[in-house]
Amino acid sequence: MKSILVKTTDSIYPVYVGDNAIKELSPLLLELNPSKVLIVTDNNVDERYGSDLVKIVSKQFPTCKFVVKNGESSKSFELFYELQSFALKQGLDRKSVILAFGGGVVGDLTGFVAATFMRGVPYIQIPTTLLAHDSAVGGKVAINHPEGKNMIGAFYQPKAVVYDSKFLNSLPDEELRSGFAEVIKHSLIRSEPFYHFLYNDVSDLRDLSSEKLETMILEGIKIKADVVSHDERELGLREILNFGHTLGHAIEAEAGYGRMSHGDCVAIGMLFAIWLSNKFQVNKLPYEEIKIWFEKIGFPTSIPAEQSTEELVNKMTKDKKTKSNQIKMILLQEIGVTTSDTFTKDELHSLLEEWRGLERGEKI
Ligand SMILES: NC(=O)c1ccc[n+]([C@@H]2O[C@H](COP(=O)([O-])OP(=O)(O)OC[C@H]3O[C@@H](n4cnc5c(N)ncnc54)[C@H](O)[C@@H]3O)[C@@H](O)[C@H]2O)c1
Ligand SMILES: O=C(O)C(=O)C[C@@H](O)[C@H](O)[C@H](O)COP(=O)(O)O
Ligand SMILES: [Zn+2]
Repeated sequence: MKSILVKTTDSIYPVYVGDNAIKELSPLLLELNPSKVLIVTDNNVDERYGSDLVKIVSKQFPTCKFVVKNGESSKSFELFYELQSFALKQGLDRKSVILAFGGGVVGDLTGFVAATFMRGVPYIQIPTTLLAHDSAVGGKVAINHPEGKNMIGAFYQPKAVVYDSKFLNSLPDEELRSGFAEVIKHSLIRSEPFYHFLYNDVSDLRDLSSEKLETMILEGIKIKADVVSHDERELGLREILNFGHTLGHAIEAEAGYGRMSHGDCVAIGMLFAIWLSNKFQVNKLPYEEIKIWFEKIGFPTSIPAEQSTEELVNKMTKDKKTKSNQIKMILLQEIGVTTSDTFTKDELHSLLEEWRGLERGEKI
C-alpha cells in the first residue's frame, strides 16, 4: 500500500492507495474519536460492500447509513436537503464524522453536506470508482444546478482518502472508461512520460493488469495532489485541472445529468481543446493520433448531433472560469504543458461550429 500527502494552507491529509487500504480506516477513526459516524453511499456500492463497511465502523462507534440512488441526479438540492435532515434526525453533532463511500457523485454530495452541516464536520473519502482518484482528492465538493455543473459548492478538504483498489473489481466497463478520461487529463496537463505510458500501454481497458491500474491511479493522484497543494482555491494554477471541462460540463448538462458520463464528456472536451490548441499555439499536438486512440478506448469523439452550439456556448459562458463574459479555455502548449486563452461567446460559437463541421467531414 502506498500513501501520498496532500498539503494545503490549513490542512494536510493522507491518501492511502492499494489493495486492502481500507485497513487504514479504523486507526483514522480512532484518532478522530467521533460521537457518531454517518456512512453515505449509493445503492450499487451499498449492495456490494455496504454491510462490510458498517461492520468495520460499528465495532468502534455508533453508526448510521444513508443510501442515495446511484447516478448524477443525486447531486441535487433535494438529496442535499434529505441528507442534512437525516443527519439532524440521527443526532449527529460537531464531533460526528461522515464517510463518503462511493464514486464522485457520493463524494461531491457528501463532502458538501459535511462542509455545511453545523458549519462543517470532518469527513473521509472512501472512493470506489477509477474516476474518484480525481474527485476524492482536492476538496472540491458540490451539487449541480439545472443551469450548470457543480454550481453550488465549497472547497472543503477531507481528513483522509482511503482508496482500496479491490472495490474497482466490480466497476462496469463504461465507468472504468469514464475514470480513464481523468487519468488521461492528468497526463496531458502535467507529464509527457505519463502520457506516453498510457498511450503505448493502454488501448483496451478490459485487459488492464492490476499493476498498470495502480500506476495510473498513483500518477494521477500525485499530479492532482501537487496542483492542489500549490493552489487549493483555484486562484490560478488549479484551473489546469479543468482541461476538457469547459465544453465537457456543457455537454453533460445539455444531455441531462446522468445521460452521458462525466468522463465521456470530458474526453470530447479535451479533443476540442487539443484542436483549439493546434489552431492557436505554435507547437502542434498529435490530434488525429489522440482521436484514434480515444475511439479505440470507446470514448465518443464528437458532440452529440442533437445538441445546439448556441445552448452549449450559453452553458460555457456560465463556467466558473468565465470572467467579464470572457470564456476561458485551458489549452496545451505541448503535451504536459498547459496554457490558456479567452474567447467571447461569438468567437467560441464560430470555433465550435467550425470543429463540428470538420468532424462531420465538411470542407470549411
Ligand atoms: N470533486 C472533484 O474534484 C471531481 C473530480 C472529477 C469528477 N467529479 C464529479 O464526479 C462525478 C462522477 O463520478 P463517478 O464517475 O465516480 O460517478 P458515480 O459516483 O456516479 O459512479 C459511477 C457508477 O458506478 C457505480 N459504482 C461506484 N462504485 C462501484 C463499484 N465499486 N462497483 C460497481 N459499481 C460502482 C455507481 O453506483 C454509479 O452507478 C461527477 O459528478 C463529476 O462532476 C468531481
Ligand atoms: O479538482 C479540480 O479542480 C478539477 O477541476 C477536477 C475536475 O475533474 C472536476 O470535474 C471538478 O469537479 C470540476 O470543477 P468545476 O469547478 O469546474 O466544477
Ligand atoms: Zn472532472
